[in-house]
Amino acid sequence: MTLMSQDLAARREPGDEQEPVVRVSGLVKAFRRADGSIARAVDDVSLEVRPGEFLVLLGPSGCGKTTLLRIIAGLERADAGSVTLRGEEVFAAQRGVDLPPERRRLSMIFQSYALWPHMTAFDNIAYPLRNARPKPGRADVDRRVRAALEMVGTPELGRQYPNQMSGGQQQRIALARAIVGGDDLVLFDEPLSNVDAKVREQLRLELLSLQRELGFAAVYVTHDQTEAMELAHRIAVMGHGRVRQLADPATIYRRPVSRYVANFVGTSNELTGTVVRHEERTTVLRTVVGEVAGARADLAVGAEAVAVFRPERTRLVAAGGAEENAWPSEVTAVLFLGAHTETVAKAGEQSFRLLGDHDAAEGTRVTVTVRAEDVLILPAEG
Ligand SMILES: Nc1ncnc2c1ncn2[C@@H]1O[C@H](COP(=O)(O)OP(=O)(O)OP(=O)(O)O)[C@@H](O)[C@H]1O
Repeated sequence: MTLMSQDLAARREPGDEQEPVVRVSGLVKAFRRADGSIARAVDDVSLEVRPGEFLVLLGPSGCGKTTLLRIIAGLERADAGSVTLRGEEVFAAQRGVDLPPERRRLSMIFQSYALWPHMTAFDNIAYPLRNARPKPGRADVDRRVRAALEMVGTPELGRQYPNQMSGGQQQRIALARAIVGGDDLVLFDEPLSNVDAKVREQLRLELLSLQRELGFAAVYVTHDQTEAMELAHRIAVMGHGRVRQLADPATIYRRPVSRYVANFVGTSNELTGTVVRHEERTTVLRTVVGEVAGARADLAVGAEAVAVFRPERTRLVAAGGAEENAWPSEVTAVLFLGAHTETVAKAGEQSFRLLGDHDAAEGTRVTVTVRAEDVLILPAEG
């Protein structure tokens, strides 16, 4: 483990006393749509980003992630709430505080990096320095641009134009431009959304290692859950302007707090029903396929609920091979996906998806099962 990653691990401990780089509190932003209706793009959002942390804002189109990012940057003015950067309040709706973007000591990387096509890599990186007030001297600009090129590992690219560089090199130049001023906070607005899947994967890995190495804090907007899982120390899953869950990727995946989060991150099997009883360690629902036992949940008997479980935790057994959660089904599809196979089985109208090698051909009668501890029982709504 490098010093940097040790630091990061330490930072992720709860009870961390370090001053956050970003603290937003009670942010609200409403827009009036063309038809006169009001869209609450950001609806009472509070969160923090710690030094060196990679925070991803994840959610479907229109959930407010870009608006939140732009409020942090100072490109959008919130109706209520405050933004504090490194302990300094840069925006406070009530008190009329609103520092312009250039005084917030952060940089933003947009879709496709937005490098100036008519400028060399060197001039692209020098751009924010040459436009800074006070403007640094020529020798100073030269030294800092070279240092930034060195830092992102491309000292030889100074004289290249963007169209003479690979996607990975462009990303490095965009990052060099973002950090050249010494900012410890970089905001990303879907920088990889216009890149094809294969290259995107590569660029993601590079971005990950550069961010961990250079140690700046990042707030990164995406609607791509794979991207979020791979890059983030923590993910804020957003829906309708609100943060629905904020946690590390494993917790988001294994312990989603709501049906919304469970469905947005990864795929799930779902059985809706009514809570019929609680046992020592389980909660039991009545559903169309019979009783379903899941990890004990704090829900009233009679409440509408949903049992959620992941395809990789769902298994096939011989008839009579499971004591609980055993549903006689028929295999309706076997999809070969390369690294793994997905099997779809149906019990009446209810479909189950299973990941892994199950070795059951289409049309086979099987029993689908899942352990109660691998089943989350969540409220039906939300
Ligand atoms: N300038 C604006 N005028 C009116 N409505 C706006 C404006 N900007 C955003 N909105 C609305 O606010 C909501 C949130 O938009 P935002 O761009 O923040 O979402 P997003 O999650 O970033 O979506 P996407 O991934 O599609 O960019 C949407 O309903 C959008 O239509």
